[in-house]
Amino acid sequence: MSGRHFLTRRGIALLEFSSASVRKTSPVPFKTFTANVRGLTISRDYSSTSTVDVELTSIRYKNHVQRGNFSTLQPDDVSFFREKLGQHRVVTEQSDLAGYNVDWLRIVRGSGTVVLKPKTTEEISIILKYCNERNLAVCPQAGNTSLVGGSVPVFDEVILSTSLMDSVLSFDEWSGVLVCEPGCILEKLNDYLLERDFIMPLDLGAKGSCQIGGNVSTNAGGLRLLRYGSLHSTVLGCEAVLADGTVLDLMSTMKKDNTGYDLKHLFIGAEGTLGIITKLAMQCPSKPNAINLAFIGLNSFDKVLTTFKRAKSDLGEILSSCEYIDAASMECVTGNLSLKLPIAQSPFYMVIETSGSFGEHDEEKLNNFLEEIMTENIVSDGTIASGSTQVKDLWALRERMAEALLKDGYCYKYDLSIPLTVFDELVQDMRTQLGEGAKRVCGYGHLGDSNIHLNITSETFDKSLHNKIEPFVYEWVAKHNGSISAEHGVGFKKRDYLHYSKPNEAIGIMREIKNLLDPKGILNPYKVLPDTSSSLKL
Ligand SMILES: O=C(O)CC[C@@H](O)C(=O)O
Ligand SMILES: [Zn+2]
Repeated sequence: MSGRHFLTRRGIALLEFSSASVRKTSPVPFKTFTANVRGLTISRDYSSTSTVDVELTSIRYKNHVQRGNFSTLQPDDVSFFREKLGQHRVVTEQSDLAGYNVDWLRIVRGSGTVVLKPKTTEEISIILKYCNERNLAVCPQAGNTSLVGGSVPVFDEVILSTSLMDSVLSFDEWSGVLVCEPGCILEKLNDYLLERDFIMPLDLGAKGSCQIGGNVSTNAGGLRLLRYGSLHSTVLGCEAVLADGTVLDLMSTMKKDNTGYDLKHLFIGAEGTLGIITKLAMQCPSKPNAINLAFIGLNSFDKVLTTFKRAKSDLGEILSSCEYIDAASMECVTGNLSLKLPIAQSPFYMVIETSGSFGEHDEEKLNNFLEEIMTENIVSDGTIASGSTQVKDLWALRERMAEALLKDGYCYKYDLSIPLTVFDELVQDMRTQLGEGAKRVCGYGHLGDSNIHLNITSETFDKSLHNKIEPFVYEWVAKHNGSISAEHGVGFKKRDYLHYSKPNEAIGIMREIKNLLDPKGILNPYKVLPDTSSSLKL
């Protein structure tokens, strides 16, 4: 079969291939189907899944991108990898491959047939040199928590996992400089540092499984950027292996190094398209003696802005996080995860955290602050948490938002930089634009970074809803001189929208840098840079 096909299941038209052949292998409701999309055979077993539509969405994405002119993995390649890494660090079992081929949101699915698990820089260098010569595409993967499909193969790329490179190499208690491998789990690094009275300069909801190499490769922001700065300021040095196997040693552990172009910045946020980070030096802050948290409710977004401004001036240097959550988001996290709201329901909520050296003093400062803004009728209700369990419980209402949203079914995710003053305007405009079409339109995010997370949910992927959201949302952001990706990166899902945030000249220079460092384009192809192979758009 060829041409245009619609497969329906429970009455929903889901699949529209312009050049695909589709075969149903069991009567409706079908259990398995095989599709041939531009020479790529995709087989899916749906016997135990209830998310057939989500899966098909990933294939729909794939239909709009052409496989690069890379070689296909041969048995000899696997033998070479086994010879270098040993039997157990070369994964080829179909059942073991599944988790490496699907992203956290379960939208992008690749069909990689091998996962390599190197333990040293030298092994990565050997692998990349070989893949470059053989013209095999490679998808680097750390904790696989990307929200933009950046860490999974799109086709059959060789998956290179950094998970076994998880050692702390050194920690200097005088300078606070940590040197570690890329596969270290963020939370474990933080626990290691806590024992030495330091912390990681980065904290985010996925800390239990994300790896520092992935954090740096995506320039992850997180919850305390306002206090500790971005990874461009806290990463002091890195070692990276380039596509041809060259090891680039940029491992400064010094804060100051003004010796010309600072090349490490190229790898921070490059999402593995320019090289694979194999070592890192990070500047870590001292552990604060006390953490206090205020959880408050507000009646309008103007009051959210006033409170943020006041928090900065009244709390000063102890302010370590300032987040806002709208009512729709709060309903989602409390409802879907059965979490308890500690205060009365409000149109908006804020989480305000302080980290300082004098517990009592900080608590008093936060108490006075809260009392003042309540007396002035800026805040309608609030509570303060001081003990670590209470602080953790309150943080869960914000940190577990992504998990809660996913429980709605399908989540259209937008991680945007826009001026603070128009945060809620965007959410309202989106609600007007979508009418009754969406299950929820949620706004929350990092006030200190002008970074809103706009999430829209529906039970299943809905093409007409999607078309109402995009390009509307990107045009809205461009009109306000914002960024279409504040902290999640570009990955596979956002690359064709780069022009909304970057001029053509900048994209051209990005391509030249990519060509210089990876002339064959084997490193994480189909990610970050816009697709030039296809005129089809989503
Ligand atoms: O899921 C999201 O939209 C945001 C995820 C993360 O960046 C957060 O701030 O919680
Ligand atoms: Zn975020």
